[in-house]
Amino acid sequence: MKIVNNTQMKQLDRMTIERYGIPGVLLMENAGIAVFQEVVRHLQNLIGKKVAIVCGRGNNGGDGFVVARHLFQHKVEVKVFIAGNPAVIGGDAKTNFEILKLLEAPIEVLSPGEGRSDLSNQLKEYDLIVDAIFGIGLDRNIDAFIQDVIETINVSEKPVISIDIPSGVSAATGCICGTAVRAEKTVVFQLPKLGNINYPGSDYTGEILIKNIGIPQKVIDSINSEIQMITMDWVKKIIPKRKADTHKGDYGRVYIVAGSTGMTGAAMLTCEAVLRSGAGLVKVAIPQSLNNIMEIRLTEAITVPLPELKKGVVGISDIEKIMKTMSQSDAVAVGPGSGQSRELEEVLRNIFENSTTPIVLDADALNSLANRKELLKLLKSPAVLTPHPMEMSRLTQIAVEDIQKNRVEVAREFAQKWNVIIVLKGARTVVAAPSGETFINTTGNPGMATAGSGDVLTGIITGFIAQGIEPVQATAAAVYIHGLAGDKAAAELGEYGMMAGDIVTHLPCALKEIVGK
Ligand SMILES: NC(=O)C1=CN([C@@H]2O[C@H](COP(=O)(O)OP(=O)(O)OC[C@H]3O[C@@H](n4cnc5c(N)ncnc54)[C@H](O)[C@@H]3O)[C@@H](O)[C@H]2O)[C@H](O)CC1
Ligand SMILES: [K+]
Repeated sequence: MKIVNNTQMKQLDRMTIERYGIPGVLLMENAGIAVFQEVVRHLQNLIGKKVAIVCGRGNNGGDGFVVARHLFQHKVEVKVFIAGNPAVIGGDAKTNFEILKLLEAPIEVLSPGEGRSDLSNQLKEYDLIVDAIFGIGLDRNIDAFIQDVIETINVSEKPVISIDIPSGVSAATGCICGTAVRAEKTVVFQLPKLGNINYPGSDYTGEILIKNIGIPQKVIDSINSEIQMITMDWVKKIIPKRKADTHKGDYGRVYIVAGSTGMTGAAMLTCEAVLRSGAGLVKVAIPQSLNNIMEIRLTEAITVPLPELKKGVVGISDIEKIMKTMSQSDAVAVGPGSGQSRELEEVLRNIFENSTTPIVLDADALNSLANRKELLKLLKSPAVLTPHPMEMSRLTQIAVEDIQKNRVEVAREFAQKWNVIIVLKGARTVVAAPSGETFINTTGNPGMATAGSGDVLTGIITGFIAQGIEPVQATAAAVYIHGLAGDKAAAELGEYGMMAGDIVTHLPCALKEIVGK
C-alpha cells in the first residue's frame, strides 16, 4: 500500500474533485462516516455515551463536524469544541458547520485565555474524544493556545480517536510541531501518510485504521510514490505455495557464518529462524572449538567446524571450504555473533569478490564494514544489510538522533549509493532497495528490543531468499513476519518477559496466518 506525503494527498484530493467530478463535500461525508463508524465500534453501544469532538478551522475540523452530525442524529450526547476562530472556517467545512448550527447541536468556541481548567473539567464527563484539530494541512509549529488545548486532551486520559493524523504530527515527516495528540486509534483516509508511519509521529498514531473515502483507484495508481507500507495482503502474495511432490532441497539451502566464543546463541537463533521460515536446509560454519556446543544446541542444522584464527573465532585459513559451501547454497548470512576481526573483513572481501549467492550481512559483519564500505563495491550478488540505528551510524558517520529523525531518507540514500538492500531496524523498520523502492513495516512491538531479535530477523530474511523469493520482496516480507511473530509472542507472554527465542517459536503461527497452513 503506497505511503504518501501531504502534498501527494492533496494532489489525490484535487484530481478526484476536478477530474472525476466527485465533490469534496462528498469525500468529507465519506470521511466523517468512516470515523463515525469507528466511534460506534469503539463505544460498542451508544446509549448514554458522551463524545467530545475538538475541531480546527480546516477540513480536518470539517470531518469532525460530519462525525458530530451523525452522532447527534443517533441521539448520542455530543459536543463540538472549536479550537480557533469560527469566522475563518470555509469551504466544505463551513457547509457542515452551518448544518450543525441549524441542527442546534452543542457547540463551544475555545478561545485563547480560556483556562485549561474549564476544558479539562468538561472533558472529564466524556467517554471518548475525537481529534479533528489538524490533519494533513498542518504546516508549522502550533501556537501556545492550541498546544494548551492538545495538552488538555492528553492529560484528560480519555481515549482519543484522531482523524487522518494525530493533530500536531507533520504528515510529511512524522515530526512533532510543538506538541501532538496521543491517539488510541487514527482513522487514516485512503492511504497512510509518512507522518502516520515515521518516528516519532508513529508513537502518537496508535492503531492505524485505513478507510476508503471514495478516491478512485485510477487516481491512487497515478501517484508516483516509491514508499509503501508492508501489508498482510501483500506478504500473502510473496510467500510461495508449497507443492506436494517436493523435498528439502526445493526449499533452499542456507549457509551461515556465525558464532564465536560466548556468542553461539546468535548462531543458534539464526539457524532456527532459517528453518522456521520454511527453508529446507541450513549449514553453519562455526569455529571448531565451539562445534560440540553447537552440535548439542542444534538438532536440524548441520555444523561445519572451521579452523580458527584464535580460539573461538572463524579464520580465513579455510576460505576455499567456505566459498565452496557458499557456491552450493541458495542464500548465505554472515555476522550473527561472529565477533569483529580483520579475519572477518578478509572473509567478507573473498565472498564479495567471488560469490554470486545472495548474502545477508548483520551485526559484526556490518561493524567490520563500517570503516571499509568500499568493500561493498566488490559485491557480485544481491546483499541485504540489517543495521539497527547505532550500526547505521557507524556505517554512515551520521549521528543516531539525526538518523532517527530521517530514517526513510537515510536508508534510501545508503541503499542507492552502495547498491545494497538496507533494513534500518527500529520503530517502524524501513526496507530500502537500490532501485528506490522502499517499504515501511507496521508490525512489531517494544518487546522485540531484546538480545537476539536481530539474529532471528537475519535468519528469516536468509530463509526466504533461499526459497527463491526475490531478495527485496523476501526482505520486506521477512520484516513483516518477524514483527507479526513478535506481536504474537507479546500477546502470549507480554512485552517484558518475551525473548528472541519466543519470536522464533511464534514464527510458525505467524506464517500459518499468512499462508493458511
Ligand atoms: N482526500 C483527502 O485526504 C480528504 C481529506 N479531508 C480532510 O482534510 C484534511 C486536510 O484539511 P486542510 O484544510 O488542508 O487542513 P487541516 O484541517 O489539516 O489544517 C487546518 C488549517 O490550519 C492551518 N494551519 C496549519 N498549520 C497550523 C498551525 N500550526 N497553527 C494554526 N493553523 C495552522 C492551515 O492553513 C490549514 O488550512 C485532511 O487531513 C482530512 O482530514 C477531507 O475532509 C476529505 C478528503
Ligand atoms: K487530526
